[in-house]
Amino acid sequence: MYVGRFVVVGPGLGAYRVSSRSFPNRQVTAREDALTVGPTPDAPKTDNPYIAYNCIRTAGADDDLAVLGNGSHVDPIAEKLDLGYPPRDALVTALFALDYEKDDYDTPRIAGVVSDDEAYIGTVRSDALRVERVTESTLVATYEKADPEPYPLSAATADEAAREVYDANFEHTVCAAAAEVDADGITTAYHNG
Ligand SMILES: NC(=O)c1ncn([C@@H]2O[C@H](COP(=O)(O)O)[C@@H](O)[C@H]2O)c1NC=O
Repeated sequence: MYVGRFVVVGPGLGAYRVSSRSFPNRQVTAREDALTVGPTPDAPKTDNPYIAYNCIRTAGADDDLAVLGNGSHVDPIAEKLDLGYPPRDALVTALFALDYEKDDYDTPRIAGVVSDDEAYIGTVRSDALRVERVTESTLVATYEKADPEPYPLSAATADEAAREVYDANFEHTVCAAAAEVDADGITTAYHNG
């Protein structure tokens, strides 16, 4: 099954995978306070505005929240959290403002916010805006699995989670990233295959 990009979040652990039919030549790279998805050096040139972005950012006044998502909305979600917005409100505000992607597929924007003991998941599609708190590990994808559904992870660490979603049985895997949040802060990891 091809589900496109997907986010998995639960209290303390979140992961994100890029699956892509159209732009497979991409990778995750680490920057200060962010993991970024972008083209590999040998990727064909494109003017598609939706394929390079921060997919994970550290946020919150105490840098104790991780934001995950499939596009440029990750940045305003993180900025609202930095201002003290509750996760639900930061997700609703940014997803509603940017709305679904204006591409050939009306691709949804998906996102999650993870703290050490809570998680929120959200999606904005052409027909809906959904944001909810989840108590168990939950997945939302751009295609086919466009409503949040339970998705248990075996992983306990960011490293394991990035590897686990990279290996998940959905087509066209490209790269993956993850964030673990505990009382000591946030640990991120990525896997480019
Ligand atoms: N976030 C991403 O990595 C991403 N990759 C591709 N897209 C969008 O989704 C469209 C379909 O891409 P694909 O055939 O790879 O699933 C692309 O034309 C692009 O507009 C993306 N936008 C949202 O998921």
